[in-house]
Amino acid sequence: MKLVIANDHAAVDLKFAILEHLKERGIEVVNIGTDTKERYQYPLAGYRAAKMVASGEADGGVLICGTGIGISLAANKVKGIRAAVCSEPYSAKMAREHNNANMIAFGARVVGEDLAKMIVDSWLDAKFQGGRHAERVALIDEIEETGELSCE
Ligand SMILES: O=C(CO)[C@H](O)[C@H](O)[C@H](O)COP(=O)(O)O
Repeated sequence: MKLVIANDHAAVDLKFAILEHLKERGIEVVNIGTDTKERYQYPLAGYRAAKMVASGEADGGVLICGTGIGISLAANKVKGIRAAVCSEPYSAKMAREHNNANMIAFGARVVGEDLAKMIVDSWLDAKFQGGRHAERVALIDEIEETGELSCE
């Protein structure tokens, strides 16, 4: 498995901690985003990471900014991306099982290092359940494709 990890200036330390954690799990990780604490525009990091996931260059992605919100909003503008902001492990598990989230996001100013690792692990270890959830994800895809919902 190959993941991409991206961050802004608010999340450099947590990015490196998660990067190390993923490597310890034997996962190949491409580090994009910034490695310094100079102000960095999170949409750049979110967009670049999302493009890698959407193109298949990476199997999934981890997004970290101050809150996880801005970077996920940017990523979700890329077609095919379902980035979920999660501040605890249960939502991270559901994000994969029910929403087939291909990117997980969280805030370095919201969660600590241990909780962030649990969030990432819960998302990675979960599997999309398909069935009724696939129907719902297909509706999201339809909105993305057409800007509308035909069943409306
Ligand atoms: O949390 C974020 C966006 O949702 C980002 O980390 C921003 O950087 C955050 O808005 C804080 O910005 P600041 O320039 O560090 O004050």
